[in-house]
Amino acid sequence: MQLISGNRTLDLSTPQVMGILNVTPDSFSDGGQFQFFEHAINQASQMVQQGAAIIDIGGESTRPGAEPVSLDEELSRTIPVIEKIANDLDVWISIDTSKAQVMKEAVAAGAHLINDVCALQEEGALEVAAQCKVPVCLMHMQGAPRSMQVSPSYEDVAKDITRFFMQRISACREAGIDKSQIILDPGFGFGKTLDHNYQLLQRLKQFSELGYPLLTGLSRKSMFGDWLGRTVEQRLAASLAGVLLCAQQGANIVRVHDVQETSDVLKVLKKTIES
Ligand SMILES: Nc1nc2[nH]c(S[C@@H](C(=O)O)c3ccccc3)nc2c(=O)[nH]1
Repeated sequence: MQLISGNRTLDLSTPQVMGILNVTPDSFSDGGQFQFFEHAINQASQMVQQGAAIIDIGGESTRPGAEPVSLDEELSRTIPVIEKIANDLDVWISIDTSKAQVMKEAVAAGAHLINDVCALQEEGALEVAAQCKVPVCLMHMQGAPRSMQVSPSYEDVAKDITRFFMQRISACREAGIDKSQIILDPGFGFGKTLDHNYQLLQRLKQFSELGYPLLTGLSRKSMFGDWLGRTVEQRLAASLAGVLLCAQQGANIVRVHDVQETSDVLKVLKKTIES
């Protein structure tokens, strides 16, 4: 299994690491536009050295209750960073956005993959993604970021998400997006209770057997904080446990903050499988 974007090929026969690069002001305490930009590039470069095959760039925090970010603000945060990384580093770049215009300009600036937590449901997103002809990650979310954690409920969380995937895949196929360009992601923490998240983790293999590359993002999430009583900075061990549980059930891409540690876990898993 592999992903193709332009002249790039990503081998998915072994799990790949997607490093998170948040270019939202709240993710840079030091402030200042220039420092902000330099810091982002340095972080990206470090993640590549540590084993990231993809750098995921997000200009809008999807924190529950977060203020929405304007189109211009999201563009001004992401596009210059994408251009610089595309110019300086040999790595896949994904744009973490739900806005059609941001997708369009990000791909024009050098992004190779669209990562949409809204699975191309926003106005114009499906059409733009089809025109871009790059792989797209369709993530499941129940509700919207501002309200998704109010009272998540499902008949059967795994079945409901699978039904959602089938609906979105049909919409993509009708829009002219090739099956080979679709990646699926159950969206840990997006409209799920603690138990829903762990049920999904337990049954993750079901999703990897749907015939599409599977991306998972558990890194430092509240499913660990709430269960363990740990702050965001204290969730590395749990996040690495999550990486291993996902990789052993067929996840092809793991979206993480801690690239070096995640790379080490995947190398140990690979060595074990090959011994
Ligand atoms: N495909 C894919 N994209 C993603 N973007 C994110 S933002 C998330 C975070 O903790 O990074 C987050 C959630 C809530 C607040 C802040 C940040 N999570 C995913 C994911 O799980 N899958």
